[in-house]
Amino acid sequence: MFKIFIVEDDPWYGEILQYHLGLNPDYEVTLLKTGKECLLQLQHKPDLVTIDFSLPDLNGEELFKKIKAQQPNLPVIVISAQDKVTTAVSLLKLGVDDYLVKDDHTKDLLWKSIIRIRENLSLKEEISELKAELKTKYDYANTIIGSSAAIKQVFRLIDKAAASTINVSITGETGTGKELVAKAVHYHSARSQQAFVAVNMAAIPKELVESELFGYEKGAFTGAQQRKTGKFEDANGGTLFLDEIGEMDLGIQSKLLRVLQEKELHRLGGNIRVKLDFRLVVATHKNLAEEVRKGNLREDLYYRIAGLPIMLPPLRDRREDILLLAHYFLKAYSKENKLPEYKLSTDARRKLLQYPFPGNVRELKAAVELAAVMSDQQQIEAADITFMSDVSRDPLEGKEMTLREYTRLIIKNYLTRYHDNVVLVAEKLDIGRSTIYKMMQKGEIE
Ligand SMILES: Nc1ncnc2c1ncn2[C@@H]1O[C@H](COP(=O)(O)OP(=O)(O)OP(=O)(O)O)[C@@H](O)[C@H]1O
Repeated sequence: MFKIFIVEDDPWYGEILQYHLGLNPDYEVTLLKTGKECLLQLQHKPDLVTIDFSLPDLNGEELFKKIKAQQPNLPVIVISAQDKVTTAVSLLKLGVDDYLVKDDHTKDLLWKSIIRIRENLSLKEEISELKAELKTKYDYANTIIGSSAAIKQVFRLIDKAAASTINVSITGETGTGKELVAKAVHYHSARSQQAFVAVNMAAIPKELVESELFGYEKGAFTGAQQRKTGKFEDANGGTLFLDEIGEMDLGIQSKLLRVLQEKELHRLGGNIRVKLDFRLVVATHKNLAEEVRKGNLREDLYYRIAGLPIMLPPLRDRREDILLLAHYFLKAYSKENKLPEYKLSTDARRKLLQYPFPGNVRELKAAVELAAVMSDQQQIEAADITFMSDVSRDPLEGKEMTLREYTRLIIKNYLTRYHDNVVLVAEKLDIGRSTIYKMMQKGEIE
């Protein structure tokens, strides 16, 4: 119920307003005759008060101030017999929510005014809920779940990184939470009010990387119809998160190095210098030192970006986090779907604990959410849990094959997985590209 107090000394007029507002079944309307009575009744927490400007004991302005002193957020509407602009203006300046003049239309205007005030109230509530949500979103103690020694060490490093401006390099297999950690560093640092700009180096076509990062001026190349700022510039004042940094080619690496050294850039096709000030956080599933040894990463860039290294171990190496995470994702799932909480049967727990999770936390999240969908009632059984990848099964079971047939099968599988990128597949399998090309020539793979 939305509680409304009408403070009005004219009983006839007061009853008209009370009757009219009472037509809305959501409203609980109380009629009070004096300012004093109103102040005494405030303990019953009304949601809105309308006051007559000229009450016998207190004038509208005095009563308004006293109400606000007790309940600063309570909306107040003043209803006055006199149509004086100066009074209206000074009351509105004081913070009165609306000023209405007593005439034939007052009750309709009041009706509309209350609706408008309620809309504003719910908007304010929504904003404060969103703010609270945003805060907990990046309050990493609530969002990065884990009690393993490894995760506790990660928390310590996030704190250290957040308290300084040092660059940060995060390594870990896919789905271990690298982006989550990058955000935690940003949202706990002094730069939290500025932008967090994430760029996935593996997702941008090679020929577009430079314009994405540096931006361009109008006419810099065909199709550059207007100036566009790049990601470096967008991150100014904040944090730039370069994900999959191991995929950056050598040409771009030297350009990035220059930007980091000079702390400025020119947009493509432009000669204005743009000053830069961002914290760089990079992430990769590769071993950066190893990439330097292989000649894939410039050594001088490596020293610039390595900064504070944070290593996220695979989930299979921190098994004590598995059930904690499973419960966390299930709880979030129930909340999102407005369902009661789920329980995991003993067998379901065992199944989760035995699985190696090649897709790490991301895979665990997907698996428990699917299990929740599949389960009957709120109890998840082992049979409800299916894993996306088949690694839990013995890959050698089934029909017998020669080593060459196995090789062919593995290469074919990798080519599909990496969209026929021979170079990448050769690298992943640690074989020469020629092995793949030869098999193609022989027609063993398409
Ligand atoms: N410790 C954790 N607590 C809660 N959620 C986690 C945790 N680690 C990862 N997640 C969740 O798992 C998913 C994958 O995390 P994230 O995207 O940060 O991984 P990533 O290492 O950046 O993956 P990729 O290398 O594939 O980009 C996200 O939904 C993230 O919220």
